[in-house]
Amino acid sequence: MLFQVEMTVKLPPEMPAEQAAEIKAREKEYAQELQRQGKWRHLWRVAGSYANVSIFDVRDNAELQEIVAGLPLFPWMEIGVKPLCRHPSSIRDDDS
Ligand SMILES: O=C(O)C[C@H]1C=CC(=O)O1
Repeated sequence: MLFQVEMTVKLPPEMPAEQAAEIKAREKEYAQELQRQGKWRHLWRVAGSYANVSIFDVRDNAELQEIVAGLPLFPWMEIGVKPLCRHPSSIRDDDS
């Protein structure tokens, strides 16, 4: 199942820089492993903001929830999820 997920990161300004850097490093490792597994299919920065638009390809809603809740930045994110399905006019056959 494909989902569009929008994540906006809102770290508190008072968070020490070292703590923020450590969380971001763990987030990067987590995100890159999920990309290697093919579950995090697209990861795009929203220009001009600390936010991304991502496409996830997961088994079901429960797997998406598990992945998103496991994001090291999850406690400091606003997240929006939209389920996707194939567009009848799409010419691509690999966007199941
Ligand atoms: O930077 C972000 O958009 C937040 C998050 C998503 C992937 C990652 O490495 O960090």
